[in-house]
Amino acid sequence: MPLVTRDAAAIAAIEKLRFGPFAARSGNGRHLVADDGRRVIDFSASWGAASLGHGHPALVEAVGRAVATMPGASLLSLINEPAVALAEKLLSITPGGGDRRVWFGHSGSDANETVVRAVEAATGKRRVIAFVGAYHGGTALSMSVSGHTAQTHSPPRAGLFLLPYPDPYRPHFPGAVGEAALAQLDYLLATVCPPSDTAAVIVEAIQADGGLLVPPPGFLPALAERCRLHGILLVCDEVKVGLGRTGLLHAFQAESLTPDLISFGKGLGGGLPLSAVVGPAAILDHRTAFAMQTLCGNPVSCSAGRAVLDTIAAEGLVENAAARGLELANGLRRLADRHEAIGDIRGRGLAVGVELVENRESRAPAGSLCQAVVYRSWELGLLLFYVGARSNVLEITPALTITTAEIEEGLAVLDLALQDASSGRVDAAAVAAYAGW
Ligand SMILES: Cc1ncc(COP(=O)(O)O)c(/C=N/[C@@H]2CCCCNC2=O)c1O
Repeated sequence: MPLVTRDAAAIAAIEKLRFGPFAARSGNGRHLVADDGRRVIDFSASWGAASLGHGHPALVEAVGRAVATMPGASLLSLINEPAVALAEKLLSITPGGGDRRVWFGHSGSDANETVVRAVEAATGKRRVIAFVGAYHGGTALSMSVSGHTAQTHSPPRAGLFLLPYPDPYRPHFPGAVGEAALAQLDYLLATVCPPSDTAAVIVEAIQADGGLLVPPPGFLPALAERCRLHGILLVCDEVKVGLGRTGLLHAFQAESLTPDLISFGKGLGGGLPLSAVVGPAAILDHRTAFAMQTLCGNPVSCSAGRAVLDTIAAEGLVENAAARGLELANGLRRLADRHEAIGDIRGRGLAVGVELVENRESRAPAGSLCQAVVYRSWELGLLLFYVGARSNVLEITPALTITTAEIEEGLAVLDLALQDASSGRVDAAAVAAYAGW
């Protein structure tokens, strides 16, 4: 029986974000073998989590060794060296002064949940500022400080204020997008969100699920400066765009700022469940037994994380992301010469968004076309998904190990998918069967 059929009968719909009958039997490098045996180039890396691709030898060896020796399965009450070594590594590669600590979890959601709980508990402040369009997680608290349009089923938490994230392609308000957002922040801080009761601002250096939005130069440093002036902690959510993906080790390094706390996830584990928070001891040591999950800091996931960081360094994957990202952007611009539906190409390194529009003057979002492109791409041998407040932004976040040839391979398939989708040669009813987001 096909995997798609078995999935429908066994897996809960509440955890499905499906764009088509996409099912894989195996993976190797940057390719997947679909359930029907087809070879598919993976431009998603499972929403950026498979940072080393599939089956990287370094990961296989590290995880195999760790699971065979297992110094326990939890850091909560038994110290293990892989967790301590990974924490030491994370402290050494993240900017920040003073006495700092590392918390380990399993997902970007629990990392951001822990950040919010810890900054509020340690400072005694009750308010948090985040941005419309941000996806900080799928757990109750991480969701409640998110601003993604796909999460309106869950109300925001008390004390949350959402600002517009600067989107140069779609300005929300008159004037320069960065200044408009900062003016709204100033107004909030001067009125209903007093700094004396505001624990943190949480922000992505590139807003990923909101549509790979890249803020204008100067916005993030200006935001950081306001946080500093007002004594508000600055949290950078690096879960999707961190750890080399943008062609820098940290996405926030594109501008001169040093966050107070940083959350990591997805690519940190290379496909294994692993997240981390790096921040001041004053916050992360404020008490014991505060943010615990049994498998936090388990040696297998932490060994995977160490192998990921070591491989990123040993194979020059930050530099590869920068170089391949330029090739990807140039290739997409060539596609834009042939496809009017491509309204905007943006991002950094291997964190790239392609916004599809009905026409370039109106910039009306082309959500249906985007869904059809993703569906057709799979049929033709390319896996990618879409994001954005209007579900019209193709997200390209391949493994950091991707090669020039594989970039070209994926772009060639995307070209055909755009042609077919734009010409109405995709079965609309088949696409409509998948809700996407
Ligand atoms: C910037 C950022 N921060 C935190 C998260 C939550 O990470 P987890 O899904 O590992 O809990 C995410 C997760 N993003 C979603 C995961 C659900 C499917 C949609 N695509 C994503 O990348 C994220 O992008």
